[in-house]
Amino acid sequence: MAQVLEDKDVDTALESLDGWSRSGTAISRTIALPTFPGAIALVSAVAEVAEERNHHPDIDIRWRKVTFMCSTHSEGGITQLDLNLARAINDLAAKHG
Ligand SMILES: C[C@H](O)[C@H](O)[C@H]1CNC2=NC(N)=NC(=O)C2=N1
Repeated sequence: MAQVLEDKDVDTALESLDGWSRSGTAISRTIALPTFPGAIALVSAVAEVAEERNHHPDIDIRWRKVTFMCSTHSEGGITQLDLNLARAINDLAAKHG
């Protein structure tokens, strides 16, 4: 199972994860889409990837702003699974932006 990462390793990884920052025991990013359906389309695309990986973000949807929060709940912190999911979310956001 993935281990909780050292703070310094998370900080290094965040340098190459555009828009993501530490939020307690998670990393998060808020993305603004052009429309509410566009926000839901991005959420749906992320849901597919999360389901494939069996690693799911917490998601807050407010009109066309979506906040993704990634943490490995079973480990109580940030693991490589979260960094990988954040990168996948950025790739999907680039397609949906
Ligand atoms: C039973 C299932 O494999 C687990 O509950 C998975 C599901 N998705 C998950 N997602 C996240 N972010 N953290 C987990 O610990 C986790 N565990």
